[in-house]
Amino acid sequence: YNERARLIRKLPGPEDSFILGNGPAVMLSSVEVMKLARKLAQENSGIYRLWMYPVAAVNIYNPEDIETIVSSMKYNEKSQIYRLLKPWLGDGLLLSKGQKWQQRRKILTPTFHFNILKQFCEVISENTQRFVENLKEVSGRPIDVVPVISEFTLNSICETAMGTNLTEYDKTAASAYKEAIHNLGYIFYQRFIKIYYFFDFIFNLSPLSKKQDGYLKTVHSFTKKVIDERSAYIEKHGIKIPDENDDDDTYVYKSKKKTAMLDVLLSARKEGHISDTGVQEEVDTFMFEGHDTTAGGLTYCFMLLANHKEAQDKILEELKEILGDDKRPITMEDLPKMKYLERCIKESLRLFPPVHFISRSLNETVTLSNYKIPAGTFCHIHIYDLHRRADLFKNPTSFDPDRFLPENSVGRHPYAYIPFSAGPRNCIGQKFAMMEMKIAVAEVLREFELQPVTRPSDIRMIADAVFRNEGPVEVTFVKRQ
Ligand code: HEM
Repeated sequence: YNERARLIRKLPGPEDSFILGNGPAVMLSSVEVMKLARKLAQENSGIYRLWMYPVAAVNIYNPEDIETIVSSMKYNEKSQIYRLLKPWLGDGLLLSKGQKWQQRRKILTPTFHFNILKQFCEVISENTQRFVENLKEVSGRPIDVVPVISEFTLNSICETAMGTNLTEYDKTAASAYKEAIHNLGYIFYQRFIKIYYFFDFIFNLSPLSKKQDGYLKTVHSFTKKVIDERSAYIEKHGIKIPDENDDDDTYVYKSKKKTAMLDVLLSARKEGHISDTGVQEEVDTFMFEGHDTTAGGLTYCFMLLANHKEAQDKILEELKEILGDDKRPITMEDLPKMKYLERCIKESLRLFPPVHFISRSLNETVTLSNYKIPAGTFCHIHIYDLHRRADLFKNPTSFDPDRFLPENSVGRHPYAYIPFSAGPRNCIGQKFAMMEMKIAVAEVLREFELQPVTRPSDIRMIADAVFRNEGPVEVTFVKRQ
């Protein structure tokens, strides 16, 4: 009943109870809580409030308010929800704030420069060949694409950014790492919806906390091994840090070990700009953000293409125009020519955004949709609901890549489509992600026709840090003659 609460109360929102607010109403199963979020988005028109006990959250899914928040440095501090990821990712780029974030972003931004990505393209292409070979073994049978794709994207981020080839690695360690990440996501969600787990002193006494410790140990020892291995390699062979101004020939990663990001971090560590812990935090952040997100992007893209044969045919036609009958691998120069394929990927990121929800802590009062929102409020941005607004995307649930044709995008609000977020805290890896997804989809379609098993309407979103389906996402890959 204080001034802040009176302001929040002016916002539309579901009925709440005294002190508990909407807390009990969101204590639902992982699927039901997501359904509730979609229902609230349907019932409101771009903004609504929720009380999680005494904590107020403003939920937005309209481009104007999202622009106000994400385009400004004033509101770029992540909300308390991300605190739940802290034991895992520490002060890595995703979670850090203030000067630490600025300094780390400055160190890491050049590692995604075009010239460096160009070297990565070759590695990803080789990796895709292995992925395609694995798919040949299951050709003609429906398979759950989630595990095979996440293996591919984990291999790709490890080999490019970290210089570690997982195929030469202990396979059990890599799969234990992936499983631990999955389980950490589940614990993250439990702590999010069950208020008592939100408080460390209660959570630390729970059996879930013991489990989390075990998963963290698995994840951290895996990433530490990656760092130690690379450090030992550099100790022996020296290091050449790629410079964004270098021309292509000055740093050709023709050695077996190719990397950029981790080398840059290790070099910054040598110069005293980042500590051992700092390096580990960034490696944890990039290994997670760099593989689970692109895995989600590819999963739903394959599922949608399987359900839209006409789109597959058009992609193939485009590839034929670019590559002719040449069987050579795809290169960096080919990628900008794959315009239709790019639209298909964009459309699948619209319908199934791998990062469907982000959240900020409002440290200053802000006006959103003519409501004054007091400092101290959480601001949840629902990318999923934004992308499915009928006033921004005609027939929003239908798969229509051509809605991204320049002529069909005229007049669309620049913040209507933000799978990689936007503004100063946007995704640092978006070019890497688009490159990886384009290569993977193109190479797979050259070899296979995708046939539908899971339908878009079968997808039951579960609450997690990244978009996941309740069950498998199945596709049949049929080898082309
Ligand atoms: C389809 C793939 C991807 C999607 C949809 C995606 C989406 C996003 C989004 C929405 C954010 C903003 C998060 C927030 O505000 O809380 C973000 C941040 C971030 N992403 Fe990505 N991402 C993808 C791939 C990648 C890749 C491949 C990497 C690394 C190689 C990466 C690294 C990061 C990092 C480090 C941040 C934090 C940036 C900062 O706060 O300065 N992402 N991503």
